[in-house]
Amino acid sequence: MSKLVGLVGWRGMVGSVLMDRMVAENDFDLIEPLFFSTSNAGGKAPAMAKNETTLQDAFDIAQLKRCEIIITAQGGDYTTEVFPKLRAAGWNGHWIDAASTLRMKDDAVIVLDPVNMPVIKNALSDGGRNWIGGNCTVSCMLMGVGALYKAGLVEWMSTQTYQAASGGGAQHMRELLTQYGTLYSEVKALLDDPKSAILEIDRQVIAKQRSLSGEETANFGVPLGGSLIPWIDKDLGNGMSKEEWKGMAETNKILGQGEGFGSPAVPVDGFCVRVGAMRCHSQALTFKLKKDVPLADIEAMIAADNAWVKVVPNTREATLKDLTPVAVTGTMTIPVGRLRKMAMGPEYLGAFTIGDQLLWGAAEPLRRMLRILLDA
Ligand SMILES: NC(=O)C1=CN([C@@H]2O[C@H](COP(=O)(O)OP(=O)(O)OC[C@H]3O[C@@H](n4cnc5c(N)ncnc54)[C@H](OP(=O)(O)O)[C@@H]3O)[C@@H](O)[C@H]2O)C=CC1
Ligand SMILES: N[C@@H](CC(=O)OP(=O)(O)O)C(=O)O
Repeated sequence: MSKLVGLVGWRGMVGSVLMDRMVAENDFDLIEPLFFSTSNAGGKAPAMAKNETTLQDAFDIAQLKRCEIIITAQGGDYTTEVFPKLRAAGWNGHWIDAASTLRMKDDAVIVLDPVNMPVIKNALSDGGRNWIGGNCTVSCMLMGVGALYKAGLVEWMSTQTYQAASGGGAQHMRELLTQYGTLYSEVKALLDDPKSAILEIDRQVIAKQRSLSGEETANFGVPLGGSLIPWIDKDLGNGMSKEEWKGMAETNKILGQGEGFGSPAVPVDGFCVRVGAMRCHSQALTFKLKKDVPLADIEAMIAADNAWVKVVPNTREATLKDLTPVAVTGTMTIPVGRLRKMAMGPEYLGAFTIGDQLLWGAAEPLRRMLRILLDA
């Protein structure tokens, strides 16, 4: 008989992408889904439902306890409230979660199986039950350049990110587009006149950006359209944003190294920046390698690492064609380009990579973990 799998957060942005991927990969053929809701218990479950066609209350511990596996993309507040109660009630099932709440707990594995299948398998054989999706920037980065870590080549890495509005959630994407629309409307008449002065257009745009209403910047706090925000997530009080902290903490935990694993952590640090892209996170990476490896060998190593990574030749033409958020959005491809040795010396490698933060950055590692559990 198919395992009963609870699905929480399935109609949110991450959850919807997850459902699409599960349908595309025929995951529902292998499970008996039980759909939950925090807002519409008793309502009709979506079309993928089989025998259980009524939405269950996502806070009902007795209903949740029926599931052998629960996948949630409902968010951190939900996890904080429900997960401890469920475990306290004696539930021993597998919890697969998109939220960051449990990621750094000792009994949780950050799942990204094309990169850390051995870590997942070890935890499974040790009785692991908590499987958490990684930070989107970290997951997309490791899908691209994980080969260099697996080969033990990385002495340190510095990241400069260009993160999309979707990382903040659906309302942030709407806000970005609204801002672009407002700015365009402001200067449309001047834009339509080819003889108008660009500096006058610029003056009117900046005046509008600086006077956007609180409603128009409610989610980001300041304008993002035509600007950028070099701070993502909480202020840790030591000059670092929480998003920047995750870079080193999660990269090492995914790889099963550093604190708690009895091996040194690879230093990872840099700046995380929100830009006006919709749903792809991009990042420029600088590596200090432990030795001078020929560029062709590095390219071959990266290209052979997994089925989704794609090395983009370091030319202007290939970069414009394949290495932009517009090219990558909605695809599973993780392009890695701009690969070149840097002026600092032959051990210094530069790279640029992009990933759809709702696919590899959020939904895909979860459904793949479900498959691993179903196959176990
Ligand atoms: N956004 C991202 O990029 C990433 C998010 N995550 C994690 O995933 C969690 C969920 O994120 P995200 O999917 O963006 O959150 P959403 O706000 O899109 O969805 C979360 C929940 O909100 C409820 N909801 C209320 N109104 C609506 C509506 N109009 N449309 C859809 N759902 C609605 C739904 O719960 P219900 O059906 O019960 O009412 C839904 O499951 C995050 O909190 C985070 O922990 C992880 C990685 C990346
Ligand atoms: N913080 C990410 C999105 C996200 O949800 O990250 P996390 O899962 O680590 O909280 C961003 O804003 O782009």
